[in-house]
Amino acid sequence: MWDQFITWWNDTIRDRPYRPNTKIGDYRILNVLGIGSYGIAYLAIHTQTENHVVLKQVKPSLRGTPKGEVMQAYEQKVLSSLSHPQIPKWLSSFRYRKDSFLVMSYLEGPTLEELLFDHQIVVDEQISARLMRQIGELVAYLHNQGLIHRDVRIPNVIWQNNTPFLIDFGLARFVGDNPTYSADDLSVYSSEKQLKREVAPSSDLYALGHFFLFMLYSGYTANEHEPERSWEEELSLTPALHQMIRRLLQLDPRYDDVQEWLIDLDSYLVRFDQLKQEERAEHAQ
Ligand SMILES: Nc1ncnc2c1ncn2[C@@H]1O[C@H](COP(=O)(O)OP(=O)(O)OP(=O)(O)O)[C@@H](O)[C@H]1O
Repeated sequence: MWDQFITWWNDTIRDRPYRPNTKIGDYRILNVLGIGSYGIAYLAIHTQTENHVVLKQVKPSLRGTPKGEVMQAYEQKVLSSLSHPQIPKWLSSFRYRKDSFLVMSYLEGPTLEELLFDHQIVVDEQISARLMRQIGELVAYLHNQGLIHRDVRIPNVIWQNNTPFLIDFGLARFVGDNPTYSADDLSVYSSEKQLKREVAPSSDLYALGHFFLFMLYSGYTANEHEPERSWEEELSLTPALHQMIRRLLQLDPRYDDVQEWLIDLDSYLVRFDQLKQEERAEHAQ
């Protein structure tokens, strides 16, 4: 009962976000973007330049705990070490009264989750594969910096001008860094979550397998009268793509690294284009 009261108190009173139009230092809050595990993310405007930014505030209930400023400082370390046009830039960090804020560039546009579920866009196998290639290149860039994202999911990819932008580096970790807090101890997790959270390229590759399936399922309509089946039964994929997803999901020998997967993806795409050309030539005869 006491625990329930504390949760209610934290959620509704202590962690209540700042209201729109509140001035925080050089910024004015426009709206809340979301409340994550350690922080509250706001869309805000820099009052002098009028640039839109994301402000990430440590939840007041987590101030001074290992899940609060420590995680925020780590996210700052991660973002400030990256320099890529499709990844948010760390702009500054500051304190306002008792609150700690991180400022990053705002990337505008719908997430792939919104496009697939709210706008119900349908992408075929080939478009999915081309899109996955673009996302794979972003992940390869991170891995080259020694960084594992650990949360590559459709809500964390913004889609704008036919280009994916990767956000949410709250769980990202450099290979070899010490854990920032106790939940980094993977032994407490289920084996599936361990696969997702391992600080190794395999965890992002595993997440990319699930990501791929979300794209491919966009064209699938379930039959209400039939029981749910596995993705291998429900989706009619070309054998090469089927095999690739099995390897990403570690059901078959996994890829050593993202480069190996990208090479496989490229040969799949080349083969796909050849088949299409052959089909067109046949129709033309
Ligand atoms: N740089 C950014 N540009 C645009 N939108 C962003 C940016 N960073 C975060 N967002 C949006 O703000 C929301 C909240 O961001 P946050 O980083 O707190 O992620 P979260 O997924 O909600 O939390 P967590 O990963 O801690 O569980 C996200 O859903 C995302 O849509």
